[in-house]
Parts: sequence; structure tokens; C-alpha cells
Amino acid sequence: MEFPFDVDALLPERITVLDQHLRPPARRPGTTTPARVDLQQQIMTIVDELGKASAKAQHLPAPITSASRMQSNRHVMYILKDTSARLAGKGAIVGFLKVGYKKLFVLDDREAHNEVEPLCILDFYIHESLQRHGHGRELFQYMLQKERVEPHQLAIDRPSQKLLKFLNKHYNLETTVPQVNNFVIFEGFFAHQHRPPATSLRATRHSCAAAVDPMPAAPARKLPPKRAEGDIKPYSSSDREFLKVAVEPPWPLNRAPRRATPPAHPPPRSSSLGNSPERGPLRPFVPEQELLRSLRLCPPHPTARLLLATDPGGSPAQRRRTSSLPRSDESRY
Ligand SMILES: CC(=O)SCCNC(=O)CCNC(=O)[C@H](O)C(C)(C)COP(=O)(O)OP(=O)(O)OC[C@H]1O[C@@H](n2cnc3c(N)ncnc32)[C@H](O)[C@@H]1OP(=O)(O)O
Repeated sequence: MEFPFDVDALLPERITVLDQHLRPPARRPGTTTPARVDLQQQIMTIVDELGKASAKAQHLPAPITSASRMQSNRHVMYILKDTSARLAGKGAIVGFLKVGYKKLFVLDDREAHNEVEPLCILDFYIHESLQRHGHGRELFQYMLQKERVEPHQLAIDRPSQKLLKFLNKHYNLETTVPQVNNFVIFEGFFAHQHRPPATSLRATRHSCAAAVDPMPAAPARKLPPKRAEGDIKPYSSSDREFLKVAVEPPWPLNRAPRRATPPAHPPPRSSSLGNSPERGPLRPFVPEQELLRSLRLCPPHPTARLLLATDPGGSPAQRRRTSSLPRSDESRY
């Protein structure tokens, strides 16, 4: 993957590790140094373009990797450059691997819930012309060493068939532990784990069986202070969740009749993965910020204005529905 600037000088090492600061690495001595802001812009361009290429390769409606998403998350990106290609003296990028720690609720083989925060494989892409040449393995291996984690300790966010085959071939990962979220974990995730220091891994077990089980094999990691239960969103931490946001205007603008027909091509499911779906086409994406902006700019619908003016408490049907709710339910709205 080529760029209109000197990738080879920008990324001196074969593998570059980027975090949320997207800092340009130190350049080789003797190379001319453009303004730092230009270098950062080039890094951002690389991240954006890699994200787009990866989304295209996975048939996703929008990239899950971008410079802005990197800056707002504590993810780490490993970028592999092509050291052999001196294409017009500018070098090229082979691909990338993005990982990050995520708080997940995962089921063990007894179907007990476990709250863990494993390292997750979030996005992985090797340029089409270079796949099946060992570059993916090189990147993955480098990441495993840097993060000091074993393959079976990882959780994978909606792996593609290619990635499942890759993990099977290189790391013998085959048998999955069925989940009800988008993450795939493999046999061994809950086993063979030395007990990490109490401060570095929080894995609360929610079953009686848990009392005798070893701690989950998620890699040790310094965790932020414990958050209130309400802040934890089980089953919703997938990086791909934002692609599925159903965009619906507020009541009463949402009352148009809905089509009852199911989609022509429901997303495929892998029987070997239990409830963990493999990638399939997701619903169209509307950026959150854009949606919020348009809602703010959008004047109230005339019908809504009329209803609000004549009936501040909502329609009789609305009032009835609200007042018949038990107190405990009301407090949730
Ligand atoms: C959480 C996620 O990120 S899921 C998304 C994963 N990314 C994608 O699916 C994007 C498209 N695919 C790719 O970018 C790459 O194929 C990757 C990243 C999955 C693997 O990188 P590669 O450089 O191709 O892997 P590498 O050469 O080290 O290993 C090859 C092995 O990967 C698997 N593999 C790679 N490509 C394919 C393919 N087209 N079909 C089937 N298996 C494949 C196979 O096991 C293959 O071994 P084989 O050739 O003996 O059958």
C-alpha cells in the first residue's frame, strides 16, 4: 500500500507500534525532518487508509479503524512496512494489527458468566497482494511478544473466516467456547493461568462453580479503579457495535409503518462458533456526531409541535402506558 510521502523515512522500523497519541517515531539520523505536525498528519493518513482498506476487505460498511477512533480509545496498532519495496523511493505498508483491552462478560464451558478484561484482537489486515506470505504471522507474533500474551488468552472481535483459519493454522486454536456476544474465545482461555497480582486483573466470577475455578487466563493488566455496575455494559463492548446503531428519529416521527419482511440476506452464522457470529454485512452506518448535529439542526416536526402544544403530557395512549408502569420500571426511563 503506497502513499504520496516517504513511508520508509516516516516509519524507520519494520514494525511500528502506535498508541492513542499517534506520535511519529524518531527518524533515522541524517533524514530530513519535516514539521512535526506534517509527520503526524502523515501517520493519521496511514491509519485512515489502512482502516478503509481493512473495512473493504471485510465488507464492513464503515472502517472500525481510523485516526480519530485511535485517538479516542486506548488501542494499540502494529503497522508492518514493506522493507523490500522501495517503490519510487517511498516504501509501502503491508498491513496492520489493532489490539486493545476490553471489559467483557464471557461464558465459560459451564455457561457461567465471567467478567474479564482480556486483550482483544480488534482489526487485522494484510494487503490483498501480500496475503498468505507469512506477513500476518510476523505481525501477530510480534504483538504476542510485545504484549506478553499467549494466543489462547485473547478474545477476538467477530473474526473473519480467514482469521479463524489463520489462528487454527499458526496457533492450533480451533475449539471455541460459545458466547452470546460478538467475541470469540478459545478453549484454554480459562485455564493454565498463573494467578496474576490482585491489583492487575479483576475477574469477578458470578457462579458457585467459580469459587473452585482458576482465574481466567486473560493476561495480567493494570486496571482502572472499579466502576459502578451501571457503567458496565455487558455484551456491548465490541468495536463493531457502532456499525449496527439503528438510527430512528424520536417519537412521534418514528411512527411510519415498518416493513415486516425479513432481510433478503441475513448475516451468516458459523455452526462451529455457537452464538458467536462471524462477520457479515452490517446495517448502514450513520456517524454519531453527524446524527446528533442533524437532530440539533432539525426543527421540530409540525405534528410534534402541534401535539406538544395541545397536550404537554403526551397523547392519552402515551400517558396510559407511562402511568401503568410499575415504579421500578419507571425509574429506568
Ligand atoms: C478481528 C479481525 O480483525 S477479523 C478480520 C481479519 N481480517 C481479514 O479477514 C481481512 C482479510 N485477510 C487478511 O488481511 C489476512 O488474510 C489475515 C490478516 C487474516 C492473515 O494474514 P496473512 O498474511 O494472509 O497470513 P499468513 O500468511 O501469516 O498465514 C496464512 C494463513 O492464514 C489463513 N488465510 C489467509 N488468507 C486466507 C484465505 N484467503 N483463505 C483461507 N485462509 C486464509 C490460512 O490459514 C493461511 O494458511 P494457508 O495459506 O496455508 O492456508
